[in-house]
Amino acid sequence: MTNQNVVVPDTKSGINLPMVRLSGSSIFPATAQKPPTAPGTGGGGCISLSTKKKLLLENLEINGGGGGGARINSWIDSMRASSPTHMKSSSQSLSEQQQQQITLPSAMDNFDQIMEASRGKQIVMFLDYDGTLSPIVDDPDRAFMSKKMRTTVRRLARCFPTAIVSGRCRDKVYKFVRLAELYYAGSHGMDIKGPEKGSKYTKGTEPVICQPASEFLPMIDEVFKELVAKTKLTPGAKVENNKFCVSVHFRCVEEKKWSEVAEAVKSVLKKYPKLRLSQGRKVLEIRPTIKWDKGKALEFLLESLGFANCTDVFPVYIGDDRTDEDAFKVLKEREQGFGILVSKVPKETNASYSLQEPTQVMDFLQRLVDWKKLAFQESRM
Ligand SMILES: O=P(O)(O)OC[C@H]1O[C@H](O[C@H]2O[C@H](CO)[C@@H](O)[C@H](O)[C@H]2O)[C@H](O)[C@@H](O)[C@@H]1O
Repeated sequence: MTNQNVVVPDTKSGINLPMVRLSGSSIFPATAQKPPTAPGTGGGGCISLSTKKKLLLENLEINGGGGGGARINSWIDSMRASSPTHMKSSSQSLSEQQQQQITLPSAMDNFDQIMEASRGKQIVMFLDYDGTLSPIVDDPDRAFMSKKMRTTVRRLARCFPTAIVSGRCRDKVYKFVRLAELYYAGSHGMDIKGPEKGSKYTKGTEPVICQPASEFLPMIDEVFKELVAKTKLTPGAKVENNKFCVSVHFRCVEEKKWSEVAEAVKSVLKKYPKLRLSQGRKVLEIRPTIKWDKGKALEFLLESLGFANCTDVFPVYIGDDRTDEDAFKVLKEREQGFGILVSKVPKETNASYSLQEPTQVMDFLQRLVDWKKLAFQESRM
């Protein structure tokens, strides 16, 4: 098998780090995507990378089989790049990086325009969890969403079919959200389940279930244990079992010890060519090489809801992470609905609009609810 371990650097920092295509079969597409045109702006929401950055990213290729110090340094660079406090550690200055990016139009400021585009169509809502519904915190086990946010999401789900799509294990994200009426796609979409007792949007009584990576369960379990053992002497390192993937957090690890985390992950990946690496917000994530991601989960859910080949559906996906780009891209390709990126800084993205932070996401969701109620009242007049 050709090497399939891939670094998918996150862009939380505002630095545009794309997914990397490796030799042989590629799991994720490379970044050579056409810059999207942001609705109503006439301008792009996404711009291409500088050659310099591309070269840096090519160096991030990880083959799991050696590479020594130079490769680990690439890992560390990539880990630094996912930290806003280290934006200047890349080969470009912050201003240079920002000059290359275009700020997306605000979903709040363009609310009417979005609603106009959805006219006559069924809105379906897809929400990422961490960084979208809950603020980013040091301890992943304490990433609670506010009561107010829960109430808003509950109201939203009464108006539109709503799914939570998260990198977390589905059970865990359910414990945070605690709304039985939603669809949940955990493990970056590899573990999907519909509402227990069906919902007004589904016909059957049996919940929708999809676990395309089930054969990887024993392997992921093994990898989780190995990573716990390998990182136990690194203060602050935390390994999270997300069922079909594993997260190795370094948010609370001193920067000079990041190489220990990278080495641990690298040495484990080397043994498992059927697993690959992606990178999020101060987290290294190990997942199966199957061609399944949040974009596929979105398509699966649309199909489950009976909208597979419909033109009158309007999916809205809100997310903040590099892994959410797979879903944004699907929407762009389908030319249906919009992706909304949660970010305070400009980033390379396939989303069409942006919201700044989870509190603004909440305001946007509430506005959608109010809009729906008004539209309903007007239809009865
Ligand atoms: O797809 P998401 O719902 O956004 O999940 C992505 C990862 O989110 C969590 O980690 C991130 O949030 C933590 C809590 O705020 C933070 O401490 C961490 O640094 C972030 O990377 C979650 O713990 C991961 O398992 C998810 O994959």
